[in-house]
Amino acid sequence: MVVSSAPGKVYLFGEHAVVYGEPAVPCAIERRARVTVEERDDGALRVHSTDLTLDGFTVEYDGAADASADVDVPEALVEAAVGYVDAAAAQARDAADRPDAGFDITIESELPLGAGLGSSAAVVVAGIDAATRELGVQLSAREIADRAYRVEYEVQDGQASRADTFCSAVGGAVRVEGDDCQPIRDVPNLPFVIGYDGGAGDTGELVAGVRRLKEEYPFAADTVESIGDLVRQGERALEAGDLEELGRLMNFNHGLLEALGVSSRSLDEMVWAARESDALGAKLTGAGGGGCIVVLDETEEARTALSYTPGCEETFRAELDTDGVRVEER
Ligand SMILES: Nc1ncnc2c1ncn2[C@@H]1O[C@H](COP(=O)(O)OP(=O)(O)O)[C@@H](O)[C@H]1O
Ligand SMILES: C[C@@](O)(CCOP(=O)(O)O)CC(=O)O
Ligand SMILES: [Mg+2]
Repeated sequence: MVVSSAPGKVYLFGEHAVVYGEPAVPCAIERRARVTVEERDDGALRVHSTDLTLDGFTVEYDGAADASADVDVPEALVEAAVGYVDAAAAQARDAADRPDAGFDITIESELPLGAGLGSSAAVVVAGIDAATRELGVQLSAREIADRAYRVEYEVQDGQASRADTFCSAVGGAVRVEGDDCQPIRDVPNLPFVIGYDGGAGDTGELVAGVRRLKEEYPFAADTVESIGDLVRQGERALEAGDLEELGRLMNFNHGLLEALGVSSRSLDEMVWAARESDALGAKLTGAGGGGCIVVLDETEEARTALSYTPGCEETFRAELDTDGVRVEER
């Protein structure tokens, strides 16, 4: 048996545009998915998730088509979850050259699903690490990131960047531009506050929406390029440790994402509550549509303001996690 964990992330800048080759800066946060993997003799895959928004579920099957849950969780949710886990198991079998290996997989996660904190990447990265180790193979963090990217690419219908999976695999703040993935060294202390509206967005659909907008309107394509320019400016602010400039650019980035149609009323309400509390900056994180915003605030003001914001269900501080994927037990 092997237990591995991997962190979630927030986007300081650059989600969505990163799918089209612009740079992005995601930062790993100290909230993790833990995946326990034990090899089975019969070649089957059994997935048990304790945190799937509702009551958790267990599913046992020999192929995705037979997937059925043993508890009352919406079929679509189970299918979505099994899609990532199934593809992660396939990557592990491929890496270990054990095409017939079966697994018992248990997922425990501190990351809300579909909320922009990269739960899918964390589950897939930790899952590939645990499953390959269980088969006696040890991959580097970069190899795990690469295989996890292939999973996201497949499950998200060919629309994914390397940002979430690379960040979750190596930890810390990273820079991703196309296939080029680099850790960012000497990051200043970033006082992140998260606001969560209790909802979720469909990553695949939101990415497809931006693609359509971009194809239809040249100025939407320009907006995507502007996000790239903003990210490059943001990298200079990060290097200089200029938190005020980072905050201003986060506000700008939120506006551009809003223009691309991926914000929502509750995300906007949380962003405005944070801004009015004099936070340095605030933006949605991840695919959008619902879920989380990330705020830069050294004081407790933004958290207080968010706790009084009707659309906000939960707020917490998130420390940068300098650790990526790691083994917890074996
Ligand atoms: N605890 C979990 N158990 C099983 N699957 C999970 C878990 N957490 C996340 N997932 C998978 O990740 C998907 C959410 O990923 P995504 O839409 O990319 O949003 P995000 O990565 O922002 O959380 C879920 O639909 C599910 O398939
Ligand atoms: C919208 C996007 O840029 C980030 C999605 O992040 P999340 O899965 O919502 O945490 C998609 C991607 O980079 O693959
Ligand atoms: Mg995701």
